[in-house]
Amino acid sequence: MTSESVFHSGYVTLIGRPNVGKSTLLNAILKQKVAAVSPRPQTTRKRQLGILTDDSAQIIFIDTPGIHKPHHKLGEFMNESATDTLLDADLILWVVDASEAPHEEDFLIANRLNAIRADLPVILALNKVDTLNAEQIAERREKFTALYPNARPIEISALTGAGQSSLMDLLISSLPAGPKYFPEDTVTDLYERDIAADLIREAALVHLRDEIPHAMAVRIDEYLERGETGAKISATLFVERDSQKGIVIGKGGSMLKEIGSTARKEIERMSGRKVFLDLRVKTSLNWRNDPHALRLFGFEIQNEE
Ligand SMILES: Nc1nc2c(ncn2[C@@H]2O[C@H](COP(=O)(O)OP(=O)(O)OP(=O)(O)O)[C@@H](O)[C@H]2O)c(=O)[nH]1
Repeated sequence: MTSESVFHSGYVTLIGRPNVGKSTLLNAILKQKVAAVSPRPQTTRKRQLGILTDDSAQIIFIDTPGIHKPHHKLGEFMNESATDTLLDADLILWVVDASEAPHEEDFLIANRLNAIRADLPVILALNKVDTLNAEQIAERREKFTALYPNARPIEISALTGAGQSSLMDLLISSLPAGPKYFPEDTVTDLYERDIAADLIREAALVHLRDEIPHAMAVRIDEYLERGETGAKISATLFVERDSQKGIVIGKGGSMLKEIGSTARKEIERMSGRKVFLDLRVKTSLNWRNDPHALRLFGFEIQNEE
């Protein structure tokens, strides 16, 4: 059926438990910093869309938040969002961390895949194979494919790029024939400000320790274009307690300065222009359990009239 003249397109949902390397893979494929990558779990909170267009295909990636056991309302939202995204997909790219044996959450995902749409094609990307030898890879491949035997397994390393071109071929050939939904030069339809908010949060993750980043939300207050001179961005970092506020600001504002400097460089890299970044910190008590606060920070609560 597939001939060279056939153009393939469609939606690919990235799914996988936290920290398996979904963001790293998406960034490698799109060659631009779009999703938040960090060594700590659960940094990807919103659905994100990255688009790859070449001569033969257009792939629209949806990056789900990691499926995990919810501990608070935000966790529930993240799980709902992940399940909802599965329903829209033409194809599922399930990323697992092959450097470890399957976790309970991998079983959970396999169950969800079975429950939602058994006819949906699923590619199982065994990631982080750069950390394994051939024998270990074969063993992990067997363990993971046993969870969902309908999946097409493929070994990759999002970090080194190994297996990536085979993965792209497989993705394209698994998508239906279809039109170009978006103009060629569209890398992402996410508003740049949303990516900027993610990058600020990621910079905070890099500089801060322990539980503080997980109790933090970023709101972009102002995103002003200044023509040739770049953009001016003002943002507020919300924490849950005054003690956290002190830590985020640091002695004489030193911590906030470092976070701002890292974030500014990343936003400049992402947007390809100069950025003036102004950050402030505010306390918003218990925002993770407050539906109003969640909405304010851009988490649309689903299943609500
Ligand atoms: N060795 C190795 N490490 C990797 C690979 N891919 C990702 N990592 C590392 O794994 C960690 C998690 O990567 P992310 O891309 O943030 O994972 P994620 O699945 O997007 O995580 P969430 O945002 O929490 O859902 C980071 O420290 C990455 O550098 C890989 O192929 N090999």
